[in-house]
Amino acid sequence: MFGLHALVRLNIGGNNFSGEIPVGFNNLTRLRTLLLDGNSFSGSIPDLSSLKNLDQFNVSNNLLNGSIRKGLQKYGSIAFLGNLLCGQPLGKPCPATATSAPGYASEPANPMNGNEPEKKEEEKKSKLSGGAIAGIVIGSVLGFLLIVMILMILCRNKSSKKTMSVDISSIKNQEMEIPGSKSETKNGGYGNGFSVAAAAATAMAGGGAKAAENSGSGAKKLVFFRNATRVFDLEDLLRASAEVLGKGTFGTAYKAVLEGGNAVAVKRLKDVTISEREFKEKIEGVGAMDHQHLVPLRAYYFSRDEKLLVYDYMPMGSLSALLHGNKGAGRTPLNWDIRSGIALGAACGIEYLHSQGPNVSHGNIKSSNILLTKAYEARVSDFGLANIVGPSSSPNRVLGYRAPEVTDARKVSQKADVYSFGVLLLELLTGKAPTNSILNEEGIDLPRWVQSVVREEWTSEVFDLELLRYQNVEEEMVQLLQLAVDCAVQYPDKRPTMSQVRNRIKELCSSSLREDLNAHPA
Ligand SMILES: Nc1ncnc2c1ncn2[C@@H]1O[C@H](COP(=O)(O)OP(=O)(O)OP(=O)(O)O)[C@@H](O)[C@H]1O
Repeated sequence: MFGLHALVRLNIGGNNFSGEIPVGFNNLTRLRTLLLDGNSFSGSIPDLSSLKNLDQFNVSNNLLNGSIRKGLQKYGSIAFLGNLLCGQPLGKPCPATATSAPGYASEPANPMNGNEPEKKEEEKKSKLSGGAIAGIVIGSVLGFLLIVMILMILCRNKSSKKTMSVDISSIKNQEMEIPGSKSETKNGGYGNGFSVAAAAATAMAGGGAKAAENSGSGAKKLVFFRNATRVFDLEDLLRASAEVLGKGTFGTAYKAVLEGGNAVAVKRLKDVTISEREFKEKIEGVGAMDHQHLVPLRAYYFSRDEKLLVYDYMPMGSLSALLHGNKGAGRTPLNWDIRSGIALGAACGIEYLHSQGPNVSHGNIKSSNILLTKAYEARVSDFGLANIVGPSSSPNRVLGYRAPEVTDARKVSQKADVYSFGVLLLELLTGKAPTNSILNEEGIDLPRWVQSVVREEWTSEVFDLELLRYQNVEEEMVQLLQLAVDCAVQYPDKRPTMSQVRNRIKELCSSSLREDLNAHPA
């Protein structure tokens, strides 16, 4: 057939021809019509550029694929429909590899064998696209691994920052009050025995992780009291740098500096054996206590593994640290005004607690629970915890303050509080820590010691040397000593009430103020 050089019209449409369209059609150079539609021709359409006179061309409804050569596009889309062809005039974009294939843009090397190089190009293309796909996959995997590595390095840096020792001096300069807090701002820089225990800070971070796990469900959150603005959340707390303040009866206390510089004190309770409902009921009672001489409990967190209490951070630390912490050269002498002011503030705080009901008592009054603002105002802390935390531990230092009738730490009374407060007053006046104080191993049974000295009429021997410098207030000092002794009597019924105690301290503070004014008139 390909020898019929004069052939002008060839219509073999609607047959069963199969295989590739032969390039031999190029021999029929006078052909004006070539209709191959409705067959089973497959593969790509060969280059038919030798058919210069071709007016009519149709290959529709075959099994052809690939793109349509530029020279054939003029025959319109009808000529190509019903195939897997792409490109113009079908308006179907070809995959990048197919359209840009050079074989479809240039002439074949051998016109009689025109589709051979195209095939090779096709193979090359498919090999290339396979390589490209592999490249993309490997590239993506490497990219992903790189991102994971960067994230891991960042996380490790962050967590190591959290567990690293904290530069206290830098923190101290940043200390700020939580909005709404009644505590004083800015630290006066008193060295009260803070030790940055990296290990304990790690424990905080570890416990925090557990807490975060629990909160992961979204069920557990910090619960804030009263109208306290939610200025931070558990996540902020866990991100904060933590510093151990000390271990107490109820757990370990930490100072946590939140992003932005606000500091809070966080107490991790141990030995909480009561149910969540009971805990919430009790802690909400504690959170409702509102007095200028109490350390406000701002929030709590309860989960199976972790119970946290969040308090305002008191920048000057505790009375215990102030009295016994720094005996060296840099010590701030504690004059009568400071000591009597602390006694009055603490008495007011405890009296407020007692005014909440006959069964409401503190249960753990001692100098490490009297915290101080920058102006040395007293704030009573740790109230209401005695009946929340289990009885498992009673450090020896508590025993020095405990009334003789108290055998179960949870069964405390207001009269037992008065006894403890009496011991605290003796501590303020003598500068001596009661029995087995951890801060001062030379601790003594203060009430017995004071009574014995007073009995021998060596009253002035009792007082802290720092106080003896203020001779003009000796009378008030003796009155306060007498009040302390009255509070610390053996029989509960003989002890005064907290409001009587508060009134007596108030009176003697006023009289010392009057004496002061008389001695130094304005
Ligand atoms: N809100 C706070 N601000 C500043 N320091 C605090 C705060 N709360 C506690 N501290 C300090 O942290 C340390 C540990 O306190 P914590 O109350 O856990 O134990 P404690 O007072 O020694 O004993 P206890 O648990 O029997 O009361 C103490 O030195 C205490 O003064």
